Amino acid sequence: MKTPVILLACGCFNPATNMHLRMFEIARDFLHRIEQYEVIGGIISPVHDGYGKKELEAATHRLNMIKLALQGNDWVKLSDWESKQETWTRTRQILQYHQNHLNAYLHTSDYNVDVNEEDLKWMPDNIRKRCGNKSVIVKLLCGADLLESFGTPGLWADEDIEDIVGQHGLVVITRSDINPSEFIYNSDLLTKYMFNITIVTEWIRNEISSTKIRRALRRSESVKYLIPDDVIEYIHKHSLYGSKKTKYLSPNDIFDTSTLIPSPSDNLMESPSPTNCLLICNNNLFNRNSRYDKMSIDTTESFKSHTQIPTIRHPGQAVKIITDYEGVHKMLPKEEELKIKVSLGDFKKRLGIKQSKSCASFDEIETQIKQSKEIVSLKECKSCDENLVKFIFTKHGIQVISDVETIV
Ligand SMILES: Nc1ncnc2c1ncn2[C@@H]1O[C@H](COP(=O)(O)OP(=O)(O)OP(=O)(O)O)[C@@H](O)[C@H]1O
Ligand SMILES: NC(=O)c1ccc[n+]([C@@H]2O[C@H](COP(=O)(O)O)[C@@H](O)[C@H]2O)c1
Repeated sequence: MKTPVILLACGCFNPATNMHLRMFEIARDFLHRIEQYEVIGGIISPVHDGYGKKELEAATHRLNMIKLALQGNDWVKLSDWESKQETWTRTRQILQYHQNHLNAYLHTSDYNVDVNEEDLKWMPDNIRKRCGNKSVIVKLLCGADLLESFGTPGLWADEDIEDIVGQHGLVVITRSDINPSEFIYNSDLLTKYMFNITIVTEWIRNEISSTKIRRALRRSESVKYLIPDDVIEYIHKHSLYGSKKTKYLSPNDIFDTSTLIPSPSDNLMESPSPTNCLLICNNNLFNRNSRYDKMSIDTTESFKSHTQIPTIRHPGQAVKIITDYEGVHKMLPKEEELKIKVSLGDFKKRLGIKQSKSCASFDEIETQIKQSKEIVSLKECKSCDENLVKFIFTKHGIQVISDVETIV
């Protein structure tokens, strides 16, 4: 007769990864294959905030992420008991708590009387029907690194280890280059209870760890297919782990060009993959006297600080900028975009200068502009098109195209 077991995984789940979920699947497959146990449920018990591990996110967030990760999982459940305690609780007590409640639930007829339904959400569905009077054992499911931590001086009490492996049992999933069999062999205590320790080899080796996920998020690298999509969305929504949205562009995204670079697969991009294109009318934006090769526009950010470019633009979208009379660089409003193309003659007309009167010099036009209180004017610019400079931000640098030269 197979023994019914519930697999309980303790840990930080900071955040929950696909590998945390895979552990349950791998363990269940193995236990069923050896035909000794029937796995009737799984429990994830995230550690208390008081555990104080570096970069540990608040339990509320970790719990929410586990809930999202478990959507659609019909046999692994979340237990928030541990995280709701006053302080950090030893793993042995966590196993005992769940074991005691399970025993009482299955074998005490009036168990439900004083128990809050919320506190039993970790209980497998229909457990009474499925197990009848059989005893269910809660086993600790862990990776080989947790088993190895048993050997860290002062971390685990011997009586706790003895209780965990003796009363409950361990299911250990291999991880990295840790050899759990050798670790057990080196420990008298573990060797004594090795009948109750099941080592499951993960043949599809997988080095996902929460630490690596946090690192990738911090660096704005993609964590897709390593953690569930809903968890990724949650992390970005709450800006957890110093995450910014992935630096890769999604065609429909409106994004900040200062943090985003185009994905190699972004089909919006044309060679040489411009991320932003600026049409600059008027050389005042950068002093005409300084050579282009002396220009110090090293980042989009520093470029923006010179101008009043709004931060959100679409890839490849042209922005027209002119310098107003005070010398302030401005984005051209849509309706002004057409006007920028007008010739000097058109300008004079717009400013109320008689068509017949020709302006001999730029100074003359300036005087007229001042009088007319036009907001947008062209300074030092005989014909805007003449001085049009196009900046294309590429992943290789900034390409500058003007009427006189093109440099990258
Ligand atoms: N890739 C993996 N292979 C095997 N076991 C794993 C793996 N990732 C996590 N585990 C196990 O999952 C349980 C919970 O782990 P925990 O939340 O501490 O995750 P972690 O990824 O090891 O975290 P961190 O990188 O922050 O130390 C532990 O028993 C751990 O050994
Ligand atoms: N003495 C103990 O019961 C003991 C000691 C160290 C870690 N743990 C548990 O191990 C789990 C994993 O911890 P780490 O992420 O530090 O490896 C946590 O749930 C933690 O509470 C228990």
